Amino acid sequence: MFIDKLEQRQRQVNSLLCVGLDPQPTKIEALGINLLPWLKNIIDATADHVCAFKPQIAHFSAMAAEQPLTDIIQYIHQNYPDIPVILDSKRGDIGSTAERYAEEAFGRYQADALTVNPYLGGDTLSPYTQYKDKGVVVLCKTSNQQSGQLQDLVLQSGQPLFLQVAQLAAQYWNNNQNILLVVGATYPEQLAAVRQQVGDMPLLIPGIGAQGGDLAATLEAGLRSDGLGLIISASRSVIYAGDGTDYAKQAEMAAEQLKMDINHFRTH
Ligand SMILES: O=C(O)c1cc(=O)[nH]c(=O)n1[C@@H]1O[C@H](COP(=O)(O)O)[C@@H](O)[C@H]1O
Repeated sequence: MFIDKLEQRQRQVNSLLCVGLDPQPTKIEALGINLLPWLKNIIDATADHVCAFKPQIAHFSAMAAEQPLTDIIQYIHQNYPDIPVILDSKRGDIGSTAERYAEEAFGRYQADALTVNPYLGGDTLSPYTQYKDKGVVVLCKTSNQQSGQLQDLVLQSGQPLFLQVAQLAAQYWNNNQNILLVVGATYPEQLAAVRQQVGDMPLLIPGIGAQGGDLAATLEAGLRSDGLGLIISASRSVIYAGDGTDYAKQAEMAAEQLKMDINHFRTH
């Protein structure tokens, strides 16, 4: 089970930090290194501090780097078998196509979890959730500036659309107990409302670091009483912490610092 694997890892290394793998070709070329060795160096440098890695699929497919994506997921499984991999693909399509997206994430890439867009409704999520041992991370309240244009719309029931997503996820879509939700660190108030709606469901929180999310407010709003329940994800602020030959060391230091900052607010 994905959630068991995740929480075991979180306890084992006392970390809620997830490092996002968003390779930008210009930055990597400037270091004079190829993509795969760069990824391995970043992973080796940060692994001790993370509960998960989250490769973002567009950052690979845009440069026709599907093979390095396959290889790096395999590398993580082989060298760090306790660290789950969340493939950030934000898929969303009718059932017959969703089945192929599920095969892409779980078969082709061997990911432990993927991100999906719930806009098409519950029947389009079951092709993913039927993989009982995998995680399905559903977009609920995204971190971007204008996420409220649709997600905050107030429905006839009086509740905003993102909370309807949270309610559906908790009460109707989660038959296999393998759903998680995405809530941006840039919206702590909404995070508190989601936490109230979904009980103990784990939440993936992007938006710390480059997007300026508030770490203290995020933990205050979303942490479960057992000190878990959140996956705090950062990409650029960790993997591009340095732009010189010591880039891996800089990434390691940024990951360790962020892990410690998170733990500071977990215990205070
Ligand atoms: O699903 C996601 O991971 C995601 C959801 C969201 O609401 N906001 C968001 O930024 N993300 C992803 O999280 C990563 C954030 O990257 P940084 O801003 O560099 O930490 C990117 O890969 C985004 O695609």
